[in-house]
Amino acid sequence: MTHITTQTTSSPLSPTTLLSTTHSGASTSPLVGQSTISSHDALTEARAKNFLKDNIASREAAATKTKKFSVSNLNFYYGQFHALKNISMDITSHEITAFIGPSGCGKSTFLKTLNRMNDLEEGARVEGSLYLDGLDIYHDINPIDLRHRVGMVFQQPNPFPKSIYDNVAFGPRLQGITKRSELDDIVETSLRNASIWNEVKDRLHKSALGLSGGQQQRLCIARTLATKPEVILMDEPTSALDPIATAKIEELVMTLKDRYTIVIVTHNMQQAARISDKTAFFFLGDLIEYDVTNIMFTNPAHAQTEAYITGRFG
Ligand SMILES: Nc1ncnc2c1ncn2[C@@H]1O[C@H](COP(=O)(O)OP(=O)(O)OP(=O)(O)O)[C@@H](O)[C@H]1O
Repeated sequence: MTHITTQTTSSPLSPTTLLSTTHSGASTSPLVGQSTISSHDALTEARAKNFLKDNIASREAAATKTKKFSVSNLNFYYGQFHALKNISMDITSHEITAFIGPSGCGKSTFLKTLNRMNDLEEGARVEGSLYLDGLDIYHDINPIDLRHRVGMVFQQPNPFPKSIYDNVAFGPRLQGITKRSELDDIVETSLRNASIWNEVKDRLHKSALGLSGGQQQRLCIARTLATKPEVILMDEPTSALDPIATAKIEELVMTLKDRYTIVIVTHNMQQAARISDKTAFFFLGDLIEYDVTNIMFTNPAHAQTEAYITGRFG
């Protein structure tokens, strides 16, 4: 596993190739080994070197930021099945961390260990340590408090069959808030922060099920924000949405990272490249590589990562 603090900059791709690499990681014109370098190529080469330097600087800066989660030697089993193998990684506050990898490699399992959503799975067993702000989530925090601090948004928008208002007020009411003016404030602020207030402000007491898929997903994000979490886990939150609704969620997620720590599972490489600060690549339960996203997508340290991000498997 390549850790952020230990990866070297040696690369299967040249700096020039890095600049000619698309966001999906697909190299459009590999120039490695070219014998004549034109002034245009030299300029490109110089820009690429600066690009790499900037991203290495961002990796070093990241190392000094606050850790939100600290995970060491985490193993997760569903009965006899070893779903996560010796995972160690830190997740940084106020960043977007993307989990990528082929189907069945353990991304969702790992995401759900971060708020103990897996606890109820039959035969589930966890070994190793998982800390949130220095507190052991299996010993120092009760699961209900943990899930208030670490909220979750799922792949399929799942509003309750209630009004828009009641969906957002649901969590705060469970937390004991009953005063109407206080609930009104929370509902409005949460809907505003989820970038959907203007679309629903005149129909707050209508059913949430009448919203479009993209609006329902933003409502679900508002419902999560209403319980004032510190972390938002997102399990493929746009996979059921069209490109326009996806773009709105991506834009929203990027605005949320100032206030929240965000971890997102995605099968969409362009999405990971566009919105995340760091990316972790999983394969068959192993964490193969974890790095600053720009570096991972332009200069992966592992052949498996490169093959995956360039669409050669998975
Ligand atoms: N409740 C369960 N009981 C037994 N095995 C499970 C359970 N949930 C997941 N698994 C297995 O654990 C492995 C990891 O699954 P997980 O859902 O974490 O993968 P993933 O990378 O998120 O996949 P996808 O991208 O398809 O959602 C898979 O082999 C899966 O079949």
